[in-house]
Amino acid sequence: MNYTEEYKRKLVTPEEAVKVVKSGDWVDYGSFTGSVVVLDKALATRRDELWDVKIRSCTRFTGIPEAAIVDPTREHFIYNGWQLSGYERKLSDQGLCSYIPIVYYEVPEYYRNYIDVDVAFIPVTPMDKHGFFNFGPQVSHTMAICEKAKKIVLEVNPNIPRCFGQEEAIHISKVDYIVEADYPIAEIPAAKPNDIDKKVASIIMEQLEDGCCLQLGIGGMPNAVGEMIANSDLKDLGIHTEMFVDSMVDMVEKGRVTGARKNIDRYKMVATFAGGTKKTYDFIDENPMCAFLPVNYTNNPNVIGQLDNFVSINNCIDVDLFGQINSESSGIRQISGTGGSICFALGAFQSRGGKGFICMTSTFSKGDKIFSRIRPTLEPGSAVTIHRGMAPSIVTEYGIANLKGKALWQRAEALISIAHPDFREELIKRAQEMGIWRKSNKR
Ligand SMILES: CC(=O)SCCNC(=O)CCNC(=O)[C@H](O)C(C)(C)COP(=O)(O)OP(=O)(O)OC[C@H]1O[C@@H](n2cnc3c(N)ncnc32)[C@H](O)[C@@H]1OP(=O)(O)O
Ligand SMILES: CCCC(=O)O
Repeated sequence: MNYTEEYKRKLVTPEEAVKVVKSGDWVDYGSFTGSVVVLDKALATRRDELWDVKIRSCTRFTGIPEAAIVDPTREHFIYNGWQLSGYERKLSDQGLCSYIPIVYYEVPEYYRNYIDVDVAFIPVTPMDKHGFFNFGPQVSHTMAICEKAKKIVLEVNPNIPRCFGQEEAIHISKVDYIVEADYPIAEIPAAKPNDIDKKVASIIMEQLEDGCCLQLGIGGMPNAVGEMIANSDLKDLGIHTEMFVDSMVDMVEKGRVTGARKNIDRYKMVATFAGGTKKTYDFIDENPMCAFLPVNYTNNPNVIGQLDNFVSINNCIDVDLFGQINSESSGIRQISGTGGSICFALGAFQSRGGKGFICMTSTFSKGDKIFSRIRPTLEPGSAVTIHRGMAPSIVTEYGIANLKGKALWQRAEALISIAHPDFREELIKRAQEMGIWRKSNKR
């Protein structure tokens, strides 16, 4: 069947397409490198004729959304995010972006069972000969958005890599309007690891074995580990992750990854979205080694738990002496989001031979002040991203603290032993005051 006529019939200008939005609507923008650009700009120009339009996106890597900044009153456009990127963090600091709490693997079901979508704006590749538009590397919850939307508008961009997987493409028959765009895919280069990052990474490296299956989270630290893995002599690694990143391409090119020992999805590198540089986007384009699958599969702890020797490596902001992990805020300042941190903490625990790591530098500097990331209690308002009972191993440049099965005084002891030495005396004093320190404790 030839879909060219249907394509021509549905093709409109961005200005024409955004007329589909009405006051009071919920509009979804897509996620990550696939959060719309051209449609956002066109919608922003309608500010004065629209009221109470709620916009939702997720970790938008494609720049500051125009609709959020044209309306500082938030009477016309109210921008919301499932997780904040650096752009959205800046908006949130100005009161122009509201975080929506999640457990990431549940998000498709939020769409299917709990929330409304009036209009879905989704970036896609050009149509193939079968009439399908591929979502690129943001499979995540995109199909669930489309299933729920009353109207679907596609932003076709030839620069989006075509990613194989499941729930990865939409047929033209389901689409209301098409607009065409041509902008480069947002690149998210990894921060260069410093010596302390490398020390933390080297501690995790000692825990890895041939054949293990890896997940690397967002942030500088997991990337430092990824680089080290690529340059190691580990063999037959598998990848089952949420975010596909540059260091995974290096791992393949250096012969570390085969996927041959995975219990499920053998030989496939499984992810739900990607965030890297052109190197990653070229690698994942039409690559049968990669499978981009919906997040209710990739991040489901019951799926992760089927993979033996699963190793999860994620970052955090700070941890308290009780083992509560905050990966997303500084007091009430929202920094990012819960994302997949709970999913992978639970999944790694369920995996036979699995290991979960939350890694961080022992200190954090703000201006000329240095703070310990291991704190007596979390700052008031900080989110408990990972409940203390679920806490996996915490890693700093001073070692690993395994918290599973440990009483509060044992946790305090283990965590203080990996805190920066300059903060240990004060932490012991606070642990004593809180009644979670024993006299016999070592440091
Ligand atoms: C894709 C996946 O990740 S899979 C599953 C895991 N998912 C998650 O863990 C989600 C939550 N985690 C995250 O978002 C990240 O790992 C983070 C935010 C914890 C770390 O990411 P990084 O990119 O390395 O953080 P970075 O060091 O650049 O800091 C980000 C911001 O937090 C601030 N910050 C970091 N640590 C602290 C701290 N201890 N106290 C106060 N603010 C802090 C930084 O100043 C920066 O703010 P700015 O942009 O205004 O300068
Ligand atoms: C939306 C989730 C991204 C993350 O886990 O960081």
